[in-house]
Amino acid sequence: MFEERISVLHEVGQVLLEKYDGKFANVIRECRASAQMLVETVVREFPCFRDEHEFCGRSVYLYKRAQILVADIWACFEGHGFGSFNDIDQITMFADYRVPQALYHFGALGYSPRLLEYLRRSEIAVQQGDSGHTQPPKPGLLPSGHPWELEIRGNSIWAVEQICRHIRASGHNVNAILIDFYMWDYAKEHTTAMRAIPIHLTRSKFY
Ligand SMILES: Nc1nc2c(c(CN[C@H]3C=C[C@H](O)[C@@H]3O)cn2[C@@H]2O[C@H](COP(=O)(O)O)[C@@H](O)[C@H]2O)c(=O)[nH]1
Repeated sequence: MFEERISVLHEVGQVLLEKYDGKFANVIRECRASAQMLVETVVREFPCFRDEHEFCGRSVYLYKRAQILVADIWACFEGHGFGSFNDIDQITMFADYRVPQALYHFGALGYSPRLLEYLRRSEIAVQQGDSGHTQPPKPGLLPSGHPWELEIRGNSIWAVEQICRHIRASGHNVNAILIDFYMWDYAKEHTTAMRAIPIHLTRSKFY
């Protein structure tokens, strides 16, 4: 994906130079402390962030990279200065591949036997250098935008929303970003325990 990544960098640089005096800080300023507006602006102005797909005849918008971008700014600036957003809780988790694995580990996400079997066989197929793009997918890489990939990502968002609701109901303040960061760090720190849980393998510029 080297060429694709280079073109993403060029696109971002070009938009910043043409519209924002070469500084992302100007994009943040324009959004007046709204995380939602920053996600919308990034997706509108930088086409490579348009993580948009068709699912069962409907458009779905996952915006993983736009949301992790806003979340990282919020976290790095500890909610102050450029990281001050009055609606940060509107951001949903950044749906990619590692957090679903942790959600599965904690029992917050379940996979059908058919999907589980497919993911297990895919890991072996990819290790052996096989990849498939047929319908239904041959064990291997799950194509970006495939309904199964969208189901895993979409259900991860919903699972994290449910976790937030449960935690809030017990009187604690939390948001999807904090749950995502926790899950991602947990999965990274427990790679041995996680090895038994199959992960979906997708080549995508949206992760
Ligand atoms: N959903 C979700 N995806 C996450 C992260 C992070 C790291 N976040 C930490 C950073 C500061 C905070 O303290 C977070 O703990 C990376 N990734 C994704 O993995 C991929 C590989 O990335 P890398 O290993 O960096 O190269 C890439 O698609 C990247 O976007 C996360 O937290 N959630």
